[in-house]
Amino acid sequence: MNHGASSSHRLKSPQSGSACTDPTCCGLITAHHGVEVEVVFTTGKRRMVRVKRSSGHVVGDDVEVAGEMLRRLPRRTELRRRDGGGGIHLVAANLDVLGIVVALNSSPGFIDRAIVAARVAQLQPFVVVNKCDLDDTAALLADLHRIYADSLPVFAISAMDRTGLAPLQAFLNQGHRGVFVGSSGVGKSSLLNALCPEINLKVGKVSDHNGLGRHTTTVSTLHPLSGGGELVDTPGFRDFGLVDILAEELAIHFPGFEEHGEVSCRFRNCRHRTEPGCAITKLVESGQIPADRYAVYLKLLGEVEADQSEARSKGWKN
Ligand SMILES: Nc1nc2c(ncn2[C@@H]2O[C@H](COP(=O)(O)OP(=O)(O)OP(=O)(O)O)[C@@H](O)[C@H]2O)c(=O)[nH]1
Ligand SMILES: [Zn+2]
Repeated sequence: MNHGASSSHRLKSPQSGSACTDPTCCGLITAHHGVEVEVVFTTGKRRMVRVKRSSGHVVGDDVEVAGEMLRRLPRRTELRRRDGGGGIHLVAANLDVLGIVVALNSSPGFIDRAIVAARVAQLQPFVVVNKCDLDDTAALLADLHRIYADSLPVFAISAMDRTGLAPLQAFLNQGHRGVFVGSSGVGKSSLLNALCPEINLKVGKVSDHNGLGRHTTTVSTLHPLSGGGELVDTPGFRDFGLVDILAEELAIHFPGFEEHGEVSCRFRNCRHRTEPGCAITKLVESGQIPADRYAVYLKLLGEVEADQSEARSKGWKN
């Protein structure tokens, strides 16, 4: 199994406002192995640099290297997730796009949560509907098109049959650095294999006691795509609690509500629930916002509020 970035990896110069102009010391972290990271320099050379586990460096970080010292340059974006125990993890730095992979067995509500998380982190979300070789996927695809196609790109593919990949590749080749998120078994590894054949990730290996399958990757790695753009492969990134979002801001990120972002509710901090003079609930009443989408919004709002109050009570930084 090869988790190293391919030898053809040529890096863009750090884009994060670095003052560094020396290509022999400027680089990008392309793999994280826990106690050491791989840095690929602007010259194309690469080397491993030892780091403390708590150093905070992640794949996608632009760095300056002097001996064994790493100086991290400012980040354009950070994608963070909160795990079930309340810990906050940085998934990767300087990502541009978040690919939300879904298939027939995906959990409801997942797509909306991921879209909101991406937008809060200033990443462009897109949806990848996998397993389109299965007949039943057609209905799911039609549904997702109806709900999301006006808000973000929706790609229909079969990672297994390698069909539908060209539009997705063209999108990623625009120079986007992305990562895929999705429930267990939707086909994230299969998709990465289809897009970067040199990775050869193990697919569908059932190794945990739940029989749900477990990602066999142990390090985070940045993989360049032959036509441009990069994909981060990171273990265990299947779902995430929302971080960095206020309940009052949810509606402006919620898919399908964006176009109503200008509507003025009576109260500036309106959560669009039962407040008087709420413009969103009026749009629901008149049918301009579908009732089922409003129901999903309310459910997500409840999650954000619960998260916020739990974070407050435990003293987590939100
Ligand atoms: N029919 C069909 N099956 C697929 C497709 N893509 C993946 N699969 C199958 O779905 C199962 C799960 O695929 P993986 O790629 O391991 O899924 P994953 O999302 O990486 O799963 P985790 O590692 O558990 O998060 C495997 O048995 C694959 O062969 C597809 O396009 N069509
Ligand atoms: Zn309102």
